[in-house]
Amino acid sequence: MLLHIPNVLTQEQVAQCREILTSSTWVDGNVTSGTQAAKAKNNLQLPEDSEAAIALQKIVLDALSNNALFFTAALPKKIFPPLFNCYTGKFNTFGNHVDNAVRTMRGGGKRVRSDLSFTLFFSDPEEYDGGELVIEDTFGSQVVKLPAGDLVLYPSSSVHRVEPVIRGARIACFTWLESMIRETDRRRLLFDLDMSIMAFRERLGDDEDTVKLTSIYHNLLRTWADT
Ligand SMILES: O=C(O)CCC(=O)C(=O)O
Ligand SMILES: [Fe+2]
Repeated sequence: MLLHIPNVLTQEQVAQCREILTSSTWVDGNVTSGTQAAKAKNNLQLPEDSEAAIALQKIVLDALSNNALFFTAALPKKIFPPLFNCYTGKFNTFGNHVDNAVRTMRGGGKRVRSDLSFTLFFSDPEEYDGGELVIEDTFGSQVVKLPAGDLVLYPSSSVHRVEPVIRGARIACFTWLESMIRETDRRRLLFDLDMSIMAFRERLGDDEDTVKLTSIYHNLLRTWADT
């Protein structure tokens, strides 16, 4: 499942992040890729432990922790500290690749299994040409280019690429997360059930059946969740 989550960051937060991003020093993006991905990757990244990256990570993670749609879709257990990339000039593309299945956090050696990946856009579509994130889904290729502040969540198991940026610069935040629900189909069922319950609640209020359905949702989550 591919999910577009709008307005993860407000326009004020986007502006604040962009100020930090434009005054930072970027390095070759290959510092974080696996062997196959490194061959395809040609972009820039903020050094992972730079002051700028740490300040930006806090803004992004705080915003995600307040986002109900992100929570119900991802049911996150561990989020790898978000990274920041830029495609521009000759550092302008990332060919077809699949993300590493397991990521080890710096220091401490904590591991994150990548169940889901996301890209959170800092540049608006009008600011650059090209730069589409193309995700090979079970239903064919999905082409993603979103407004600044919006996020796309997609399965880490899918082959994906970023098309060459031929004008301007595409700046984004990206990372991987391990979900409390490892199985994609179970996660999808829980997401659909939760969305339906919310729609019922909106229409009918907390009547007896909505309460019953809510208890079924939580009992399924209790049965399946690995916390
Ligand atoms: O820039 C993006 O949208 C995706 C980046 C990516 O796929 C990666 O770094 O593995
Ligand atoms: Fe990737």
